[in-house]
Amino acid sequence: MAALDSLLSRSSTDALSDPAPEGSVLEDILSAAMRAPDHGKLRPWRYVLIRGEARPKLAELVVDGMRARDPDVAAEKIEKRRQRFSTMPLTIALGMHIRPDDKIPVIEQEMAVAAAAMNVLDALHATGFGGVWVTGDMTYDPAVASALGFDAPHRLAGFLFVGTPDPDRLVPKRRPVVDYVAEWQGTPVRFGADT
Ligand SMILES: Cc1cc2nc3c(=O)[nH]c(=O)nc-3n(C[C@H](O)[C@H](O)[C@H](O)COP(=O)(O)O)c2cc1C
Repeated sequence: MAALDSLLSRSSTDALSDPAPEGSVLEDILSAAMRAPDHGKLRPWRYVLIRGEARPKLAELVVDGMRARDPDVAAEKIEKRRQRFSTMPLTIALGMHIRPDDKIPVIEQEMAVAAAAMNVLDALHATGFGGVWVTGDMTYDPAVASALGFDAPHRLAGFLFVGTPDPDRLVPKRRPVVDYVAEWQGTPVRFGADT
């Protein structure tokens, strides 16, 4: 697929089945992160691969956190979350190695992590795979982050669920970008998206 066609056709999905990328294909996909804009060359992105037998271990950590936050959490909610983390072909935990005292502001470090994650999502699509970036309470649960290797000041930016997308899934249409663009001619702009 031509590069621009690929960028213009990506969409997120959690309707994912086996196979997930592996080996040199996965390495290529993750290498797209190394092309992200990155003020100060801090390379704050980190990726933890959770697959195979490791999946139920992460699922248990995630649901332990749900129960700790809300002892009355509904059993169905627990089971849904457990199933999701146990069955995704591949989960990539998005880590952020944050340097709070660096001259590069933390928000710029976080934006570099986000830019790199976007590159990974685009590379997944370009290679025939798919995914979705999710956060949720588990992303901000220090016990989950610590178990994955991220103690403060390092943190999680979320999880990418990864696999082969359902070819019959509905892909939502996008608004035209013209609604999000304005030409500045000396006075404050207004956007079609906001009217
Ligand atoms: C930082 C971040 C966190 C997100 N967290 C969630 C989430 O927890 N659950 C969810 O359903 N979508 C979440 N999303 C949105 C999806 O990743 C996705 O963008 C959305 O479903 C729209 O699909 P699209 O990427 O095809 O536009 C998040 C997106 C970002 C950038």
